[in-house]
Amino acid sequence: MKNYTNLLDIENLQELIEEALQLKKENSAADAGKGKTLGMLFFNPSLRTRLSTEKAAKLLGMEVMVMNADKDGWALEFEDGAVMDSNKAEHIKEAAAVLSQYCDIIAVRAFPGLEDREKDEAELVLNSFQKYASVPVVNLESATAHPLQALTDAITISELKKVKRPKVVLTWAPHPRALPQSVPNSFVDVMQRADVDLVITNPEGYDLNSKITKDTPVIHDQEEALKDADFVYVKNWSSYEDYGKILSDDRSWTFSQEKLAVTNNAKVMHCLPVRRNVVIDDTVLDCGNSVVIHQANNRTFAAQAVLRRLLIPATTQVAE
Ligand SMILES: NCCC[C@H](NC(=O)CCC(=O)O)C(=O)O
Ligand SMILES: NC(=O)OP(=O)(O)O
Repeated sequence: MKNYTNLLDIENLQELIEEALQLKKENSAADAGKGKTLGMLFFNPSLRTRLSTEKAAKLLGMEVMVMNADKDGWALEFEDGAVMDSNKAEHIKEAAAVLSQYCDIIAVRAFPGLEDREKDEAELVLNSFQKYASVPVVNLESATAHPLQALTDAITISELKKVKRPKVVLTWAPHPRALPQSVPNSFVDVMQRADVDLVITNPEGYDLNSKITKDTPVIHDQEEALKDADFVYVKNWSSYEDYGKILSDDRSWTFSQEKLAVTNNAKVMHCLPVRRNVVIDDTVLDCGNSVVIHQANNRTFAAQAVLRRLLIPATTQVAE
């Protein structure tokens, strides 16, 4: 594996899931990362990604440097040929080249602006790091994808499923703020590669990018979609069609005990952070069906498996 910027970087999903579960079982430090440094740059807040990736790196024996790039670093210019006479002090060309000398892997979180779809889809921040860094780049949630979260989700479902091919429902839920489509995009992406029956349910106007959903059924009647679900993944996202807009605050889409009742006693998933009693009711989050904490724990092992793949030369990797 050369980079981990989206799910296409995974050649064999099942193999990587098993590798992560093995790392979870071993609960021990490998030495793949000894003498190596992970540099993490955050242009947006994080709790899980920041700490689980740091923990994963340390379990592999790596040193870790973390920077709140939006607050502590110089404002970065990403445009080629820019005349830098505004407030941006440093070009990504220098920044990425310098970081590549300090770090063996660079990991970046950069959310979308949610104003200009084309601009967000160009993934300027992530792609510029990849273009100008000479070391592997890891996506810690970008404008359109959250592949570490998606790998975690695939690991969690693979661990907890009781039937060979479970029914997995991704359901939209209301939220007071406009949120990215990154998490649902990557969840759909990874589930399409897993042994599951995936159904997406969202109100009209909230269909995700059809290039991502492809032939996955999108049902606008939530209750209909939830019937017999083995796993329900709850998540808000802003409109893709009317890009970045909140079109609905319909609280009838909040995931409640009544909704859970139509499923096949489903496990309830969410990437966190979750707005209680808006996205998912207390009664669901606090009941035995919720696996959100278990899910968050798996972030460490997903990150560990990915970092390990990036550290070990391709010739010694079984899957590559
Ligand atoms: N990394 C996990 C989710 C991050 C982000 N959620 C948020 O920004 C929630 C913020 C709030 O609830 O105010 C998202 O949906 O992509
Ligand atoms: N799920 C997730 O990525 O959480 P953070 O935004 O806290 O990193």
